[in-house]
Amino acid sequence: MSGALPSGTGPGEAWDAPVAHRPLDATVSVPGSKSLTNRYLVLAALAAEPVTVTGGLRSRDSDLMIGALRGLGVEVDDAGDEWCVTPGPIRGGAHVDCGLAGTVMRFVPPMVLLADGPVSFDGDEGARVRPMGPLLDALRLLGATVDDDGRGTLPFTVTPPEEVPDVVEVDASSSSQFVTGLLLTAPRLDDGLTVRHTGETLPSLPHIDMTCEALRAAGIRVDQPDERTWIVHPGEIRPGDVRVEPDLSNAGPFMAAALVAGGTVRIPGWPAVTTQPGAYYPELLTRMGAACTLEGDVMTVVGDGTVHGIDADLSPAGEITPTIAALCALADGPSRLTGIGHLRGHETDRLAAIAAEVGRVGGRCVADDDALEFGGIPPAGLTGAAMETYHDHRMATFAAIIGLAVPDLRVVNVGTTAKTMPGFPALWRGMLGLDG
Ligand SMILES: O=C(O)C1=C[C@@H](OP(=O)(O)O)[C@@H](O)[C@H](O)C1
Ligand SMILES: C=C(OP(=O)(O)O)C(=O)O
Repeated sequence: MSGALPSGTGPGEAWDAPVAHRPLDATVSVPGSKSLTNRYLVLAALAAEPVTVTGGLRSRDSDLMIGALRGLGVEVDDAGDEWCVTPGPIRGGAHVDCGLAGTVMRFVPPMVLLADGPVSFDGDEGARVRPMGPLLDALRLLGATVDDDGRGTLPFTVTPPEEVPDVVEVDASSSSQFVTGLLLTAPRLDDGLTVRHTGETLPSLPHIDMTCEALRAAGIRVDQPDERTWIVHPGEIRPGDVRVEPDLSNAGPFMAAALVAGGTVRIPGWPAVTTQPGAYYPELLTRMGAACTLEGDVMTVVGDGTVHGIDADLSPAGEITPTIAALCALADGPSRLTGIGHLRGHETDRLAAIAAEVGRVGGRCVADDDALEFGGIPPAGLTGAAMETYHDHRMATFAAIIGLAVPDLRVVNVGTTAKTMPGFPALWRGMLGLDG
């Protein structure tokens, strides 16, 4: 049993996903952005002065980042709501646990270029199959010694070089995080760094823009002479005191709920301008049948219980695919989601997982190399089942969305949402007016 955990939320248990019996009328405050929290933590660790981070996400991924930075000799006081990060020389000799966090396994290894000794990295079993090779090759081009026994994955050890060149090529077609990781450390290299992407495709471009914007806001000059080259000039990183935006990707399942259940869901704290991929939700959800309006900083989503199918290229916003996919499974017509081949290297092979789980509840979804095709909801509706989550927080929220419309649906290991949203089960039930 799970001790103090609410029923069905312990490891290996199945949580009863609540059905929406009436239209929603809910305001949901989602926690801070994972991507911004972990970028600000890295930049603060490399900064020229202490940095205060307000509204930082408390979750497994940010705890892992804080643990990694402490191992490298950075002081992080995260006891209160305002975290204080005091940078220091980057120390070698550490072991970094990446868990399943892409941001930790891709943002921290380039920091070792600045360290005074080797640093080893490992993570969850699922992390050992996530793409790392192109970033490790880039670190080798930058003079580091990387011992990965030829696997191109975790676990590996990075030993810093004597000198670091000022140009590097990387194939980031399997993850934009390779580029981001290199850019974040770049201002601290003697001559800065020019990063050139060599691959044919580049997913999640807004996440690279997020990195450039965070660097510029910290006083660093970043030029982008063409769409596959970034030039980071050397300089002192001074982020000032930063405030983290709410995580718009994690707002997505709550916004999607308004379409499935009908009614209104409000998300306060919505930024007027943002590089988060969740910024794509209002347009996508409108095309799927919702009305989305931003008044002040409140995003309001109104639905009437119908969901339309969609044809969408999600390459810039792959992270929001599972949420859109849940809506596609419930839609009144077919859908096609493209530009998402790299999701096979996310927390799990998300294309395979989505196709399998839609099939498990009686829907039709086929995955090919780069896309998902959905048949829409079958005439007899979907059937409740215990949906697997594959250690993937977004597969858990995907199942919960479907559960709003499908009785007797359970979510195996809903606790996996702790990767980026530990309070998910209670927030979800709260949206429905149910006790946590
Ligand atoms: O830089 C980031 O914070 C992220 C970039 C994206 O990675 P990929 O480019 O690997 O999809 C995204 O999917 C991930 O959730 C977060
Ligand atoms: C792909 C994701 O995470 P990560 O940062 O671990 O890559 C995600 O959160 O959807």
